[in-house]
Amino acid sequence: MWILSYQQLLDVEQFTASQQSTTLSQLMERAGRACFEVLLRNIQPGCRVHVFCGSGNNGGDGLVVARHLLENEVPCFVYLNADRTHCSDLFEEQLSLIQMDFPKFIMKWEDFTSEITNSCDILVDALLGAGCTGPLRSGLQEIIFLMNQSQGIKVSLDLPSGLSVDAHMSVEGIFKAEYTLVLGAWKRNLLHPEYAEYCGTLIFVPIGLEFPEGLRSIYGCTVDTESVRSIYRSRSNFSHKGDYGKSFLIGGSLSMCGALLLAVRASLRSGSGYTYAVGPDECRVVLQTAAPEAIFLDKDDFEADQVHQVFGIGPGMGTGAESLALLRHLLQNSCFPVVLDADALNLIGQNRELMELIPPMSILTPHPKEFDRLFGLHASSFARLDTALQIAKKNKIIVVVKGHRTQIVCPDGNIYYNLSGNAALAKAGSGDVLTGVITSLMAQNYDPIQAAVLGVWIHGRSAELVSLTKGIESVVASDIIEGLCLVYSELNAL
Ligand SMILES: NC(=O)C1=CN([C@@H]2O[C@H](COP(=O)(O)OP(=O)(O)OC[C@H]3O[C@@H](n4cnc5c(N)ncnc54)[C@H](O)[C@@H]3O)[C@@H](O)[C@H]2O)[C@@H](O)CC1
Ligand SMILES: Nc1ncnc2c1ncn2[C@@H]1O[C@H](COP(=O)(O)OP(=O)(O)O)[C@@H](O)[C@H]1O
Ligand SMILES: [K+]
Repeated sequence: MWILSYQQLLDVEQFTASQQSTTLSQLMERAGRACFEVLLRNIQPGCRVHVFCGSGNNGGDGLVVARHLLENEVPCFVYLNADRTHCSDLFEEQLSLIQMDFPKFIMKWEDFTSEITNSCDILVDALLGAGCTGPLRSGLQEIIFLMNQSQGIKVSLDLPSGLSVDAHMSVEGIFKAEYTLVLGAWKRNLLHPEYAEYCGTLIFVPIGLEFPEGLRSIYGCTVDTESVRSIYRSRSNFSHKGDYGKSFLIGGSLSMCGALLLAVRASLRSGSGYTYAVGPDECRVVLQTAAPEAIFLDKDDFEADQVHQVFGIGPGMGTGAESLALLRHLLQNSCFPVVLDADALNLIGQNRELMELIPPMSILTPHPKEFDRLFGLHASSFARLDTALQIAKKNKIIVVVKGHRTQIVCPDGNIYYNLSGNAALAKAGSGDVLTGVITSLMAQNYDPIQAAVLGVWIHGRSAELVSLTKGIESVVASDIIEGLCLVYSELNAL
């Protein structure tokens, strides 16, 4: 799904209304109703809800939520700005509806005093949404300050008030949501770590928006079950191992056979017809014992003509002279794009001329520290993304900027934000698993962008599924490999 700018959100709203022969008012009813349903599913009986509305359409959504809560006999109070000189038409319309039936539950912002902050069970923030520009004004600082003091559960509609859709901004005084109900389309600032503590858990609420054919966004798009469904290819029962390619994982060293082993085992579980482990002789016994399905190749016996294969290189490889020579050889001679991770990236950071040798459409998978070692220190995830875009375009490569909401940055300027995954992946070895998965997908002839997008999503989804039984802290990289079975079962069933 495209990640939209404010203007695009307005255009999509208009487009949806005309496509569905509906009105913007009915769209607001749909959005507010959908948020109400999410709330109702999650609130305890007797819970008191306090809804804070601004005078724009975000406030209008808040009024729809409040009306439905009151109609369902959930105790609910609505707080409005006493100054209503600048209200949107849709807000006015919603206000007259709620005033008709529930006038005594409507208050002014000033009525929300510090004494009642602690009697709220749930606070719904509908002060400002996508229309927010610049720092907070018009008395919003004061009310948000009090709301942030409350012990109640804090839920924002669409965006935490004070956060813009896409502009970089100061977070001073903005609402600190525990949950954000994201309405109908993703907004870029919700997906970056800098604002994570203000957005809390993101819950996407579909509202049936339709996107015009040919719509593009400079902010890219998200990767979710829907997009994965269109990439994943199921296998024919008449197929054989020769149909699914050979995946070559290169890495390992005396103290880090494990990194190569993880990549190899992940490749085995990701579908390539053959998986080869290319490492030093010291890793042979470990590899052949722990991954008997893989074929071990001593890197000293690695033939020059093996360059006609799909390679993932780097996990546990070390940055010595031999590794450098092997990497240089591969980059110069590989017939296909390669997957570059860990020490392969560190070597490129130390020998910048290697950047120019990387075959087109190769995939680099740096975590933020590797990224900064490669391309210099960056002050924010936004700055890193800008650099990744420039590099991807200039060198015609794919940069996978790893982290929560990994971004897959492509030579055509498109950015894919992955939505799967959780903190179970914040452990050594997770990246090696990802290298194995992506290399295996490339060997199976997924094109490199598809392999990166599908691989990153599968990897994250595996973490989500294994965490359900093992708990986020206990999951280790080997569990992520085992979890691939669950993910493929899901994909097979799509
Ligand atoms: N675009 C869509 O597809 C849909 C949008 N909806 C809702 O509409 C919202 C956007 O509504 P609006 O465009 O009316 O915008 P908002 O409701 O976010 O803001 C409206 C007003 O706030 C004022 N404002 C802006 N920045 C401010 C600041 N820093 N301090 C104080 N006041 C400020 C402006 O004067 C503006 O008129 C979305 O977030 C969503 O909640 C939904 O109703 C349904 C579908
Ligand atoms: N909190 C998190 N949420 C989602 N994914 C995460 C999180 N932390 C780490 N990951 C993912 O786990 C992997 C870690 O890779 P990396 O740091 O290279 O690990 P290693 O080098 O130890 O194998 C990346 O794919 C990253 O996106
Ligand atoms: K809001």
